[in-house]
Parts: sequence; C-alpha cells; structure tokens
Amino acid sequence: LKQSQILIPTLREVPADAEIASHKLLLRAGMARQLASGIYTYLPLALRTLHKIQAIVREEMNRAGAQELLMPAMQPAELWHQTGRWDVYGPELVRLKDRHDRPFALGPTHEEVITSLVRDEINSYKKLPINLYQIQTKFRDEVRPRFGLIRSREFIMKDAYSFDTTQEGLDKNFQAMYDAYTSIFTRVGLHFRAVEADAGAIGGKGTYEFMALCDIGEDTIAYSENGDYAANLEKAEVVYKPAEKPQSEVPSLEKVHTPAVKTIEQLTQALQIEASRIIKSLVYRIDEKLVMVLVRGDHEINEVKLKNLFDAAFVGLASEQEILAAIGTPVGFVGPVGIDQEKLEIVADNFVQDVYDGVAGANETDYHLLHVQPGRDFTVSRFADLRNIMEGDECPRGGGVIKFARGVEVGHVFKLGTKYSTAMGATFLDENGRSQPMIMGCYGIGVSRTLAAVIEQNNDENGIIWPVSVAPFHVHVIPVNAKVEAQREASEQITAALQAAQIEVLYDDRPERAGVKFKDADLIGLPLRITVSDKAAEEGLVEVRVRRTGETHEVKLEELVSFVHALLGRVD
Ligand SMILES: O=C(C[C@@H]1CCCCN1)Cn1cnc2cc(Cl)c(F)cc2c1=O
Ligand SMILES: [Mg+2]
Repeated sequence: LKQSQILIPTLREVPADAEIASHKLLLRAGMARQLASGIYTYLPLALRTLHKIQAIVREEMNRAGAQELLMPAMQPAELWHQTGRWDVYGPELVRLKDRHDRPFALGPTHEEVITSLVRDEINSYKKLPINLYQIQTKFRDEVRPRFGLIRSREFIMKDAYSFDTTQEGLDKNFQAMYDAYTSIFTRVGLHFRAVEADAGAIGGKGTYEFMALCDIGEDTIAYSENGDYAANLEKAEVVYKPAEKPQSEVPSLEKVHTPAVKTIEQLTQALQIEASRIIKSLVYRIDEKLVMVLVRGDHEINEVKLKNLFDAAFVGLASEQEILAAIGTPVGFVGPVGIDQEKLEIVADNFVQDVYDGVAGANETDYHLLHVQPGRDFTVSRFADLRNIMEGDECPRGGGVIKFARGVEVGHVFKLGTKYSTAMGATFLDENGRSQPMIMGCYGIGVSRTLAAVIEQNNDENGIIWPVSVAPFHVHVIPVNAKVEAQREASEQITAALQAAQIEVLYDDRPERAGVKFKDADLIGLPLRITVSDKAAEEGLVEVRVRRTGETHEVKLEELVSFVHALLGRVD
C-alpha cells in the first residue's frame, strides 16, 4: 500500500493526558484518535492489527470447538431483571430507553443474552455441550477511563460461553479455553502469565486471569520463585502457621496518652515499637452491617478476601460518622478491647492471634492501649486469611518465596456453574428425561486491550516495535529521495515483488525528506525497513534494517524476497 494514500496522521507531540507508552504511541503513530473520554476511533493501521489479533483468536477458538455468532449490543432490561443484575450494577451499566420508552442496556457482557438464546433453542442433552463466542464492542461507563485502550468505555471483547450437562464437561471446556488462550497470547507475542483470580460479582469458582506483564498494569501478581504459582493479589492465599507463644507474662493493660497520633507510622514513632506489634483496627460496612476488622500493623487488609468471607455484595470502609455512632470514637483510636460483639462483630486476620504484648486503639480520643493480649483482652468471632500476601512471604504451594509483578488483565476464564442457567431457566432433559440446569463457563479476551498491551511490551524511545504476527504491515519500503525516478521505480518493483510473495508492504511514496520518513517508520514500528538509495539502480543493492535490533544488511535485489522471508521468521 502507498503511504500517501492511507490515513496515518503521525504526531511529534502527544496530549499531556496520555501517560503511558501505549497510549502515547497509539496517538503519535496515527493509530487511534479519542472521540470522547474513553471512546476511540481505530484508524486504518490499528484496524489492520486488530484484524490480525481477531484472526488468531478465531483460529484458536474454532480449533477448540467453539462456534462464532454475533449478539446485539442492545439488551432488554427484562433479561437483567431475570438474573437480578439490573439493580446490582450502578452507573457503569449504560442504560437507555427505546422510542417506546422501554429500558435497555448497552451490553457490558452477554451472560443474560446468550443464556436466553440457549434456553430457547436447546433443551436436550443430545445437543450439548456447546461453546458459543462472539467478537463485539462492549460498553462499560468506567468512572475514570485512562491509559487509552487499556481502560476505555467502549472496547472490543471476544466473549465465549460454554454449556455442559456435567461438571466434567465444564472442566473439559474450561481446559480447552485455557489452552486456547495460552496459544492466542503466545502467537500474539505477549509476555503473559495465567494467574489464579477471584471470581468477583460474576460468581462461580475456579477462575484464571491472563495477565500481560507490564509495569503500568493495575493488577498485582504474586508469583513464586520456582514459577509454578501465580495469583492475582486479590486472591493469593497467605500461609499461616501459629507462632509459639513467649512464656513471660504480659503486664496488664495500660492506657497511654497519644495525642493526635493516628497512623501506624506515627504510632511506631511515638511508642518506639515495631508495626508488627500494633493491632490495626478498621471498621467496614459489609452489606448492611458494620464489622471491625483487625490486621497486624505491618499488613494490609485484602477487601476481596473480606468480601468472600461474608459472601457480601458490598464491602467498604465505614464513614467517620458511622464509626462515631457505633463506637463513639474517631477512626484513629478504635480498637477491639471493650467492644460488645453483640453490637459490633470483630473479625481478624490469622496473624493477629500471635501479636504479643501489642498496642491497639483505646476507643477513646487521643488514647491507645499497651500490653494488649489477644484472647486475654479481647476475642474475635473469626480468624481468617484476610490480608494481602507480601513479597518475601512463603508460597502457599511450597514454591519458595513470593515475588510481585504488575500486569494488565487481557483474558479471564470462569467456571460459572448454574448461576445463570437456574436464574433464567436454561435447562436440558437428561437421559432419564429429567430437567437439569445447564452447567456454564464464560471466557473473555480484551481484544482492543491486547492491542495496547502488545504496544506496551514492544516499544522503545523511537516508537512501536511490532511482533511480525500482528504488525499492520511486514515491511516498510522507503526511497531516500522520492524525487529520483530510479529510486521510485526500484521501490515500486521491490514492493510488487514482495507483495507477490504474500509479504505485506507499506511503501512510503510521500514527497518528504528522508529524515521525516525514517522517523515515521521508527514510530509506526514495522518489523523490517528497506531503504532504497541510488545504490539500488547503480549496484543492485538495498539496505534491510530490523526495527527491533537495529541490525542492517546490504542485500542484492535478486535475493531480496527470500532474504526478507527468512528474516521475518527470526526477528521477534
Ligand atoms: O464480564 C464479566 C464476566 C465475564 C468476563 C468474560 C466474558 C463474559 N463475562 C464480569 N463483569 C465485569 N464487568 C461488568 C460491568 C457491568 Cl456494567 C456489568 F453490567 C456486568 C459486568 C460483568 O459481568
Ligand atoms: Mg480482574
């Protein structure tokens, strides 16, 4: 294709609000333009790459036995009432009224739609299992869209839904999807890890997130040194072994005046103690009730684990007012000692039970308590794994020591079970003619997010460095001086010869100075660049340059096609 005829509006500068590499480069390389906050146009170069990613997704999904369909974006509210989700989601769910004033949602996901379709079209075990997928634009009105295509309000997702008659069938489909995702992200060229994840509001158990490893990722991954354990921090289990109690007696409680000492940091300074001896007490609202949650001063509460402990729909810190009403003390001085658990339940992370001669809020403004002994001075309704795992903790699978990495979630596979099929009456008649709910799984890939993640992992100070498998084109052909007829002719012949060999060429035929064309080529980041100078006509030689490594080769014209073919096979 001739670059003068394809819309690639490259930029030297980017808007200040583009913080991360992929967001900057999508704009600078002329691949995307923002229409509104979190809403983007994919320009021709981006669309070519999106099509390649989607082609890889389709190949692997079809190979795994899934079949493609395409569902509507407009979803009747009625379906969301059947599953009770219309009232679960807030402003993130884009809602609208049609001309008859009937309520609809713009689909953020399609469990309701696909389950209603399968309910109406399949009712015999003979027609199961089935795995249906689509590649479609999703709508989620994120409160803070950011990072370009990484967190947008309209995005392209591949979402698949499997329906089985048995748990074993679901396990088989789940594994097939897990393997397909591994192939997809490998072929796309991403460095990724499948991590154990929390099922969240969607429910079900046994869910993995596929994380593209990159420092701007919002998710924290806890993984073991020997590499076989990896989990989203939300989920990572913490190994707890009871510590043996020191023998010496702990003196009786002592109140200490700690004026305006509220944070753990201030407390360790004021009392000259380790944070691990502080019992941090936080009051949470968990659905309709308040709960005091205790964790050691050097640990962090994991709100997903807390939510799962109570199987709650909502978990959040109680407000200052709620705490004053419940305990009569401001938030920096609350503690477990003297709390009536009939009024305020107390739960604690496992490690709190080994705090020895500890410090806690005295439930009195500007006062803390010294020599606090769990069991002697307070009891809790439950000890549980409620804290975030930390780097250096022991791997729960015996894999050595835990380390952290950051990642962007590009895929998510869930075992849903019968949550949706029961809610919507998607049942099948089994061999004995008995009606059973179908057993479901659901599987998502963020296609537009994958595009951004590939750029995030493949760039340098000059621009993008495309893996061959998803590059918008394979080769950039650039005449040094477009005014020289011989260079134009050679460039066109080279372009034709390469295209005849199924190599995709972007021929920069623009009347620009060489420097501008080379800068744009580095920005756009095709895997190879062929520079055509007077040497082409005079000596039959052109320069081939590898974008990723900068290596260059002088190649004879007659060997060019086979040389380029071979090079494309080894430049990633
Ligand atoms: O989407 C899933 C689960 C899987 C992921 C893979 C493909 C199929 N769905 C979870 N989820 C995330 N954000 C949502 C946002 C809104 Cl506004 C909503 F109404 C529903 C959901 C929602 O259900
Ligand atoms: Mg997640």
